[in-house]
Amino acid sequence: MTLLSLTNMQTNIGEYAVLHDISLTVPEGGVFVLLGRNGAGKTTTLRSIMGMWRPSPGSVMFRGQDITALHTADIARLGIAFVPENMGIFGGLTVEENLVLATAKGKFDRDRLNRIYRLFPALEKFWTKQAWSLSGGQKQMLSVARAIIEPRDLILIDEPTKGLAPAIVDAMAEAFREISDTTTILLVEQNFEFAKSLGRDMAVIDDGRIAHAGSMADFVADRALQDRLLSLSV
Ligand SMILES: Nc1ncnc2c1ncn2[C@@H]1O[C@H](COP(=O)(O)OP(=O)(O)OP(=O)(O)O)[C@@H](O)[C@H]1O
Repeated sequence: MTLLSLTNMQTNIGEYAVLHDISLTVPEGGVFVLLGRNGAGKTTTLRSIMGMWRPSPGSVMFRGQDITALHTADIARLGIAFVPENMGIFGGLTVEENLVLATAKGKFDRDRLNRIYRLFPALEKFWTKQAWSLSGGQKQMLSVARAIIEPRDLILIDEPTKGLAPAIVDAMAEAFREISDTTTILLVEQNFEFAKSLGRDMAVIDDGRIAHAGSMADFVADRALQDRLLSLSV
């Protein structure tokens, strides 16, 4: 079943058309990976889904509802969370306070909190520590935890492995696999090794356009296509 669909989406930033005619269908369940070189338009796509940029023309449909013109807070209320590249956490607040702020009513659902402790044990360990004092990987875990502290149907995650040590990247992959059992993940990544271990469906954005969309298995098998769409030398 289709969870999210983008149709002929054009997003302008200032006078520049950054996205051109983006159409994409994200099915419910699992991890959908959005790949592409630096500056291709991946973050702009996520921000356009969240109502942080307004596509025009074009539409964003979520569970069959047109959300193109909704405000970001209303889009979030429908069950979509965004984990931005800068993580969006509050450095001066503790792990607990960061998570409380991400709840709808200011209190935790015990089962969800226990699940977060299981996924990211460091967060329980450093529960009373201020977020600025966490390692890069722990900050990223906190950022993802904030997105799933309430039930969500879809989380948009922007380059979560950037700058992280390989062991942390493996732990993150494990956590994403578990999260994607219950919540669809739309993942923007430059780390192809990480992305290919997780994605079932994928698309590549190049110069603001969808250059390819299909199954991850087919893309992984096609080295020439990978070189053409992802290599830095092209
Ligand atoms: N706020 C902005 N003002 C002006 N131009 C912007 C802005 N945000 C993005 N752009 C431009 O839009 C294009 C796409 O940027 P975007 O951040 O979506 O790319 P990306 O694929 O996420 O790249 P990266 O992997 O480097 O984050 C780039 O040319 C970028 O310079």
